[in-house]
Amino acid sequence: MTNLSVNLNKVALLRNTRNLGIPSVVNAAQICIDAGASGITVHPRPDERHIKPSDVYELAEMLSVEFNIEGNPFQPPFMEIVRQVNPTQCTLVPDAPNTFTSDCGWDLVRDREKLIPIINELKSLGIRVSLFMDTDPNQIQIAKKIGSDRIELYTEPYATAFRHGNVESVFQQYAAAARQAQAIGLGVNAGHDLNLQNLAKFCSIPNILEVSIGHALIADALDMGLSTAVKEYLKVLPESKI
Ligand SMILES: CC(=O)[C@@H](O)[C@H](O)COP(=O)(O)O
Ligand SMILES: NCC(=O)COP(=O)(O)O
Repeated sequence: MTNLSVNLNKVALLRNTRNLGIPSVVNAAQICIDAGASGITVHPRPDERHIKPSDVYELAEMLSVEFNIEGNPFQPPFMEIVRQVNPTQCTLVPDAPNTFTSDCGWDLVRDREKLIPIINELKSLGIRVSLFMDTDPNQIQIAKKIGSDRIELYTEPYATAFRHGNVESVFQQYAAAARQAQAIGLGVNAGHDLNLQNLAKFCSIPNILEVSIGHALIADALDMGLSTAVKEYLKVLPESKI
């Protein structure tokens, strides 16, 4: 089964607009877990626009499923949080501090040397390492060489092409990237702008291990409730072949 990791950034975003503590990130996580989610994802950004360090620590205390923390390891306090929490997985993302949202994968030709000690430290802590990547085959090759366990394919270009009705050629790029990654021993995750409409096609790519979904799922939850939304996404996900 391709695992669903629910990203709770947008629950925290709404919570932060009043000093009332609602909606609760921890309560939302429990609802997602009770509905069948295999993981929870958070992206504590330096400006704390949504997920705050305190959210990460509170989630770490209660989670009974995989915990995926995303972020740029060169922007404090990301690595400090990770060292304290020791999550299941870290997804390293090359975001600038003030980016509107995550908008590209790593340039490993440029950043490989500075990422190697980070990857080595995370793996020494027993944390699975995933690198947020575009579909470039040369970049994916380097991800393996520098010791990453997985890649997360950045799926916004796929989602945009899907929305515009001309997805096939873009989809084939993702399928080829996944095949290449799997052939060299990288696990393949995926995320960004996945939703109930575009997920089934994307997950027709064999052996996508995990999709992390937040924005669209939380938007769907406003219509149908969080538990139902999680169950609807789970209905779409295929049985993994491995
Ligand atoms: C890395 C990625 O694509 C998303 O997980 C990211 O967390 C989205 O960040 P925002 O929720 O801040 O847009
Ligand atoms: N890594 C992708 C993620 O966690 C959620 O992205 P989105 O569904 O909020 O676009």
